[in-house]
Amino acid sequence: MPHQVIEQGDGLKVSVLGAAGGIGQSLSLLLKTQLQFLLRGADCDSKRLSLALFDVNKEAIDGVATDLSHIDTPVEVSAHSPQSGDSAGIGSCLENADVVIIPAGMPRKPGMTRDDLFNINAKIVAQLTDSIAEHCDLRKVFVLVISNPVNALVPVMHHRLRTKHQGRVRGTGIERRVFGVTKLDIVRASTFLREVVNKDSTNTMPFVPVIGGHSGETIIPLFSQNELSEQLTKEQRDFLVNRVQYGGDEVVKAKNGKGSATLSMAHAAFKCAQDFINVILGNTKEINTINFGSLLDFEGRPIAHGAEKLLNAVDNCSFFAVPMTVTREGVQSVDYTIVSRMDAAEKNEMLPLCVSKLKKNVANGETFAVQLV
Ligand SMILES: NC(=O)C1=CN([C@@H]2O[C@H](COP(=O)(O)OP(=O)(O)OC[C@H]3O[C@@H](n4cnc5c(N)ncnc54)[C@H](O)[C@@H]3O)[C@@H](O)[C@H]2O)C=CC1
Ligand SMILES: O=C([O-])CC(=O)C(=O)O
Repeated sequence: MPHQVIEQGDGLKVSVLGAAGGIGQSLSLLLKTQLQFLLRGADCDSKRLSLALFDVNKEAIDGVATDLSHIDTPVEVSAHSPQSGDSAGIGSCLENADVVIIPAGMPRKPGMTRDDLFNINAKIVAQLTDSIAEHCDLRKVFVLVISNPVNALVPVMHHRLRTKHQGRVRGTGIERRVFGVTKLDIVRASTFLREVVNKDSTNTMPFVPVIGGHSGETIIPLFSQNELSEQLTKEQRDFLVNRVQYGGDEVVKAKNGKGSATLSMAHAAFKCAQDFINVILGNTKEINTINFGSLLDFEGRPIAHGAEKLLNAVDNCSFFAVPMTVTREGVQSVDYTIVSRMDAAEKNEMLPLCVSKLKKNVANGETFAVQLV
């Protein structure tokens, strides 16, 4: 495993691409109000915190950034758009970023699947990938992709970095720091489980790992891993699995043409980003987190400890959301034992279905990335 020591900088910069949208605005609000609470000890006074907001909609992003900048926290806010010229374009948004979060792209309308978003959002993500390759320090940045379909767009980014930008990415280990955000599935699984069992007896939220991908049957909520699910009947358990797998549709339907999940997603993305920020700030040496990422590095070797065994268990599906240990350098190990801890239905029914669908999504992403110049 290549090892590089990344020096801690004198500040923390988070860049949000697509920050004027439904998720982007709510997420930026959470970052603006909460970032300083992640500082510890001497860092509280010495570290500079900045939030760089980019969107293709200049008017909207200027308004959002000005509005946020009035909030009484020490987080500096800047607005960036293609129309703002080089001094406030995407380059200055991404320059020296520690974390780049991407909610740029079209959301679903009723009747659409996430795959229907692929053509338009893949072009957006490919374009943003080029900007990241050009402007970010690829030896340190973490990239978190929210835009849908996550299952295919993370492979698009991975493939484009590996092929179009091979000169820049070589030796940086960036592939160990590019992830799709599937945290909302975990947030939903906990919420929905608590609604069914013991709701009134505790305020503690149950934790349910969710692995696989982020769309329908590629989402595998592992209720077997939470002891509360012993209280569930088979019907209740099947209902919960389906509700997590199609939680996105529930919101799309309720919003009735006005988009998909934004507030719950912003919450989930903030929770996800917070883990990475804790590692970047040195509050902890490593985090245990579940993200959608590549199991192979740019040379085609298993990306981290445990990846080879996981690849064997998932029919060589090269991208998978799985519990992983991440340090400042990126993913260090993936927990392949999660598969052996599944119960019979999860392992024999849900996993094969997930893997066959996920492999098609990944292949779509890679085919698109090959065709796009
Ligand atoms: N990973 C997940 O769990 C979830 C993912 N999503 C996805 O997140 C994406 C965003 O959703 P919303 O915020 O609701 O959409 P939205 O339409 O409210 O916001 C999208 C923003 O992206 C901007 N944008 C478009 N092209 C851009 C580009 N090339 N560069 C920068 N900005 C660009 C738009 O101007 C807009 O402000 C959708 O693809 C949606 O499906 C939504 C919920 C959950
Ligand atoms: O369903 C959608 O289109 C948005 C999404 O990914 C989710 O809410 O999980």
